[in-house]
Amino acid sequence: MATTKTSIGNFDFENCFMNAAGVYCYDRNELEQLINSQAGTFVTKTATLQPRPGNPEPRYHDTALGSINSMGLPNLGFDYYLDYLLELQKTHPHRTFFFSLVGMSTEDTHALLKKVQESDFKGITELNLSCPNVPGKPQIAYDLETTEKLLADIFSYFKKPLGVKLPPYFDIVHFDQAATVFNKFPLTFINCINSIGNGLVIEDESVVIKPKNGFGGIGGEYIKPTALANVHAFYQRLNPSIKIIGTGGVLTGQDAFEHILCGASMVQIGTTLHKEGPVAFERITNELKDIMDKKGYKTIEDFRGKLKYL
Ligand SMILES: O=C1NC(=O)NC(C(=O)O)N1
Repeated sequence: MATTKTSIGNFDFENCFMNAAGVYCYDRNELEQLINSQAGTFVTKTATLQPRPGNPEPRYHDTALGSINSMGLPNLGFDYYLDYLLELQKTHPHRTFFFSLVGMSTEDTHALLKKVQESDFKGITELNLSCPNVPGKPQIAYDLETTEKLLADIFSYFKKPLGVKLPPYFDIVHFDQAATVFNKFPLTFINCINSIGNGLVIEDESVVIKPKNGFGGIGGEYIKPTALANVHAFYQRLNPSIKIIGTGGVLTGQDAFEHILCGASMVQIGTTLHKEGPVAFERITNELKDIMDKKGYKTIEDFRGKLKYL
């Protein structure tokens, strides 16, 4: 029977599936459900220095092919998630979890990461450089000069495992330029992709979410081709020491197989988890194992990154 074990940095995980930040990870109740599911680990809702109520509702809408959201980084604040993560280090000492965070300013981002550095947190930090839904705030990683400066400053003091959550890029030259920046830093991983920003979903004659007159991040089946392209483009360009987490459009074991074929070492599930709940992890894991068994792959390393060209 195939195994879907994986590793990121110096950490091993029993399963290569986890939630995408923002989905099923707002509070202890949701995070506990992920701990008790087949997911190999979890990432928290992106935490900011202070709690945030987020954007006005309705701000999330499922569609037949996926989802649109403009949540606006609602979260219970950095201290809430750090306290819980430190508690889990005592109750679940053999498990490693991810802590998603971002500041509402560069100064806040440094303040957050300095708190993590000085804390007893032993897991992995995911810096969200790609939220498309805070009015007036750009997706940081679309500005590669700012991103390089930010990472250079961060790595002058941050010595714990760190990865970045990236927006989708759509231009080969941008893949080249972004990979050149990321290869300069001891990143543990990059996570491709966040939702495709500022899409518009219409039902009858109206938008379906309130913030930004209906503009929001798109997830689900719509985005798999873009997600796979970003995973593979960075797999082709990054130092092998920088692992890739694949996020976007994962509904089935086949979708996960394709993310791993493109180079992903971990696969995050967002919209499907929102629609189906944590049982999705068991279904998708079994579907992937069936595919691996049929193809004679024992571990994900047997096919990771081995996408065939014509
Ligand atoms: O990075 C994010 N991506 C999203 O699609 N939505 C959330 C949010 O709006 O909080 N953040």
